[in-house]
Amino acid sequence: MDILKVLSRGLKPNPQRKAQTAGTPLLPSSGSRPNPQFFHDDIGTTKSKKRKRRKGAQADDAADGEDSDNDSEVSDVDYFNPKPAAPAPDTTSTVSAPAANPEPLASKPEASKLLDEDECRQILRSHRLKLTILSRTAPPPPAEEPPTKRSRKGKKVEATPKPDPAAAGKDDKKQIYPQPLAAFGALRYVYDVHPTLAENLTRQGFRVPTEVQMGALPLLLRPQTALKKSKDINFGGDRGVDFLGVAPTGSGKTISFLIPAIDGVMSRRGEVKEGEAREYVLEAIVVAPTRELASQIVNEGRKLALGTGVRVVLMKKSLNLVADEVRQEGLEEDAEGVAESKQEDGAEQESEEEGSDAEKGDKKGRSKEPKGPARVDILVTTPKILLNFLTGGKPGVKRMLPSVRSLILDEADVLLDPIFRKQTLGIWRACINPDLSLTCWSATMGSNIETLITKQVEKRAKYLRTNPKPLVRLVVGLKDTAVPNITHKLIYTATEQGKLLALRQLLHPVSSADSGPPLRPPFLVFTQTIERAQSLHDELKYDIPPEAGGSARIAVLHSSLPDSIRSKIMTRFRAGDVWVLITTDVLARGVDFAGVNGVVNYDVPGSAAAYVHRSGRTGRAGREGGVAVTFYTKDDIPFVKSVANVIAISEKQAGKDGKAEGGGTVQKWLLDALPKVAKVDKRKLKVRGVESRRTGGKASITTQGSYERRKENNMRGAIEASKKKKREAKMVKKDDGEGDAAGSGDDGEWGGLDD
Ligand SMILES: Nc1ncnc2c1ncn2[C@@H]1O[C@H](COP(=O)(O)OP(=O)(O)OP(=O)(O)O)[C@@H](O)[C@H]1O
Repeated sequence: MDILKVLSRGLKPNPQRKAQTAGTPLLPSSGSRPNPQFFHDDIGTTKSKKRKRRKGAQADDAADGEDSDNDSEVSDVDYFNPKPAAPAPDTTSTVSAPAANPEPLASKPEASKLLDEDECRQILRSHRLKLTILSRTAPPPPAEEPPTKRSRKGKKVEATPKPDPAAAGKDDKKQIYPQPLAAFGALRYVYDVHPTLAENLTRQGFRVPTEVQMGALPLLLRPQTALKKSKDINFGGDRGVDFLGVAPTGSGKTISFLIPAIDGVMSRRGEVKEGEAREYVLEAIVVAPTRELASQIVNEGRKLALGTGVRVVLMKKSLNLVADEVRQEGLEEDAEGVAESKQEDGAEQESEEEGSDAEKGDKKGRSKEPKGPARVDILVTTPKILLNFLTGGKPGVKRMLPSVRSLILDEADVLLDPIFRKQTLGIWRACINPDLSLTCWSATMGSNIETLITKQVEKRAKYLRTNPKPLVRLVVGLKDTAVPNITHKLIYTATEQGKLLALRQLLHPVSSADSGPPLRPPFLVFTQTIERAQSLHDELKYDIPPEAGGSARIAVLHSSLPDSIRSKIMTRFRAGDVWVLITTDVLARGVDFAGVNGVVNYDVPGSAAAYVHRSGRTGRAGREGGVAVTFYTKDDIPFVKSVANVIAISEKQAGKDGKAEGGGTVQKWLLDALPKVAKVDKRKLKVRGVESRRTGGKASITTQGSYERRKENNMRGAIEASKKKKREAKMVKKDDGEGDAAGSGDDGEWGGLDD
């Protein structure tokens, strides 16, 4: 069986599905699985060209794959896609095709074939996967002679030399070529993953592993097998590796860490039999910066762990984890971490709120004392709530988690940024098991964060008097600051008011010549601060007419809102009830709404990484056709360069740069003309955003004073409610057979803004 064929499975579009779904908006969390792979260069070329997806395939993809069930949930009055609608020129809703008859997973003999190192090298290259050892300790020498197969080219293969202490530190960027995961079938047949876990993966419709899954899963599941045909056979031994995975947004990193975590629990617990009493030992902790992301990971984990008996649990204040209590020096440092979470918004705000939730609980008369030991195998948490548990026992005593063997940092660059660093390191320190594996994941990873991780791994090993595990870095795409599969637009407006107008034009169903086609719902709008998100919501709340769902179609989500409201809004957005979600950076990372068609950066993001993560909320799992629109005014000019650079790199990767037909979004002259920003200003922008939007007139977005806005919104709310009442009354009449069948009222198409 040709391995290339295995790797390019499931790419065929399905014309039937296209016909079913053309022109219908997507639900944010719907959609069949597209071909999730970003890259597939010709094998054999040294300098790789990006695999270009067929144009036709893209169009097919656009219409493909949405479940007809989901379609029925979309409102009859479709404001953004009024009926009868010509099939949209779909730059937006692209879901690439899972084959009508998806190819089966690789069969046993085919899946269990191990590739030799050359083949591994070629495939890894073809998918732009680069695996490098970062730790400064050279791998130990092989315990046995390397397999003879390595000399198939007739070259004499020498055993890996013993590490030279003097050379330690020089061998820190060695590239390795482990087995790539050719097909999910190999999980079961080669990597010995429990059949239930493998079946759960299939049941979710996953057919082809994404690049990050190809590169990470073998090494994380069974390093010895993954490196069996490699010179590095004994590297890592059976203790496994520490791991740093850098892969594009929406490329399936969650599964890449959840499968090994669940597998880890199952292998140690042995065969799980129906009805058998299970032992719950906290084995893995996943840390994520926001509760939205943490809840999402729990959901994903539970889907994968269905029927396995593995319990994936979201951390709560009342959860009583099994921990060792240790009197320890250095507690102040962690306590400091708890206090140090005063940030303006976004992920950082999480910690404060957890405190307030707890207080709310206490006021309701719930016991402050945690109850009975929690039955948890895999814990998913935001940093502060877990650190509170670790430091919140008796004074001077810290809780340790010796049973934890896997610590997973999702969005590791944020978790190890100064904002969260002390909290995250506090958790890491509490995981005292000498066999602990650390895995860190993000679409963006600065070299400073990599260095920090490397040093911490070594420091920790010294402290615990163990040998550090090899730290392996996997980079997918070779550039970590790109979102290549979506369209990027940069729109300049002279004033803040101009931005509002431009956004309204994007929202408006009738496209104007200069704004291009309107964005198709659902989409996300990002602002710099909570105040701006709230006031933008107040401003736009009634822009969608009652006939199309009215104010319920636009929502705002930020970290000042209570938990319950946040989760309700997430549910409504996922269900397709909310079409436009205005938010802050709290939703910029990790959150997966598969069908989001666009992202609007109403305020310029604070860094290149923030742009990557925000834009990456569209174009998930390789879907093409997502759009990221970024507005900027003259206040933003000093900061646009980093965004423009990401756009230029993304377009270059997609073959759409300035030299290509039609040119790119960012012309070279513009890039050259944009001013360079000093490091200190970059840092300030990252933490505070554009200063002029924090206070004074520009802090909120409004065309009126707040009193007038309130008055007007009250009035519009009343009108909307009365129209709704009338419509409902009419429906009742119709149902009773008394109404006019032709329906002469205001149902149907929308006639314009209700000013
Ligand atoms: N092999 C696969 N085939 C198809 N879809 C997949 C596959 N693996 C993951 N997905 C889907 O891709 C989407 C994105 O996955 P995930 O949220 O894990 O991305 P991510 O890499 O963590 O992104 P981010 O960096 O934004 O957090 C999810 O909807 C997931 O179900």
